[in-house]
Amino acid sequence: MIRAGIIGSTGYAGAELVRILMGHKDAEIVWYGSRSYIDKKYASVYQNMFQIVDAVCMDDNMDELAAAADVIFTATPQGLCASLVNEDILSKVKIIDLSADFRIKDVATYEKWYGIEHKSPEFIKEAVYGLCEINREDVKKARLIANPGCYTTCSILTAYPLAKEGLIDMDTLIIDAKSGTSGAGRGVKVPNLFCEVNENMKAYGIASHRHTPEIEEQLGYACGHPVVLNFTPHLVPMNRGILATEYAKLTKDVSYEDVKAVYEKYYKDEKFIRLLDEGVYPETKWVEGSNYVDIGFKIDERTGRIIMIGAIDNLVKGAAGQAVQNMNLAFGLTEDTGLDLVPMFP
Ligand SMILES: NC(=O)C1=CN([C@@H]2O[C@H](COP(=O)(O)OP(=O)(O)OC[C@H]3O[C@@H](n4cnc5c(N)ncnc54)[C@H](OP(=O)(O)O)[C@@H]3O)[C@@H](O)[C@H]2O)C=CC1
Ligand SMILES: CC(=O)N[C@@H](CCC(=O)OP(=O)(O)O)C(=O)O
Repeated sequence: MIRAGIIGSTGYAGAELVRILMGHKDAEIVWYGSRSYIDKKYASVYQNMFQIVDAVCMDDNMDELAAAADVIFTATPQGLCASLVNEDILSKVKIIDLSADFRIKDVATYEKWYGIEHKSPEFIKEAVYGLCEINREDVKKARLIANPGCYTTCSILTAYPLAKEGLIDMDTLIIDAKSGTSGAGRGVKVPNLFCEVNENMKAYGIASHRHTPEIEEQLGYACGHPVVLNFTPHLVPMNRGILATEYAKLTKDVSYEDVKAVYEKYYKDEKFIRLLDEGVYPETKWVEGSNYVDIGFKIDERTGRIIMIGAIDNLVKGAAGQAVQNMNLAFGLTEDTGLDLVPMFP
């Protein structure tokens, strides 16, 4: 049995980790970490866990936690994981960080886009970017896993095969993405209040969202040269879900079947990636509550562009589900253990 500790178990990503790990046959949660609810019953913070979770929330004593757990998930604000990691901790326990602290390899880029000083840059090189479908073999050996961001997971996986095969002109790539409000976390923020979000839609982080360098870096590795792109996120009035619509010029005259063959080359054996049939385009409802990534595309003959569309649940494949997928790989379990989550509808 893998003993899991969650720092930030009371946030939305942490709560989703709790939900998924409760159904995992080879893992048990031994530490419900919190900053604001220490000694309070976890189920009093999330009443959906009434009579399911009996534990109380605990502080983030890393030494005690590292002794009690085999894996620590950090589902905490940017900068916290980097301030906790050290060689002693990593020699005892694996860390799966849901924040961005170890995703970006260039520390100056991280510090510029996040506006904070990185507290343990010496571990950035070692950290594995935990996009399982792409970095599976490295994740299996990792001590420190950087779980990708929600927009980034969706955006990268949707374009990856075409970037890798040189089928799209990366200089023309534009990503337009929408997220449900849970993507912003449980903390109280005015832009996320009901009256601000309901019956409303807004772009934010225009030309400045911190997921931009993460997407650029990973797609750069795929195509073999630096990538600069436009990424525009939008907040939409729903709880969960991300839809990314991506536009790029094709580099060759290709048919639907040619492009489909490229997607299949990379994804046909991927359990969590569903390539939709021709003429069918992803909807967030079709992946809600699940670890799936749905992908569809259309070639626009008139403009010479391809339009790629991807959908995920931000809290599952975009956070907790992917973190558990990473844990499974890192501990030699079957990759989908505990992740047989059937999408809910409506
Ligand atoms: N929400 C999403 O869809 C996604 C989130 N992420 C990332 O996951 C992380 C958590 O996000 P999310 O769950 O949305 O955020 P929330 O605001 O919902 O939760 C934050 C959590 O971190 C804890 N926390 C806050 N400050 C500290 C601190 N100084 N020390 C220890 N714990 C602290 C909070 O504890 P308490 O409440 O007890 O004070 C809470 O449990 C972030 O890095 C986020 O970027 C990644 C992908 C998707
Ligand atoms: C709707 C919303 O606010 N979403 C968050 C992204 C959540 C996420 O994945 O963030 P991390 O990269 O920090 O893990 C945002 O735009 O900041």
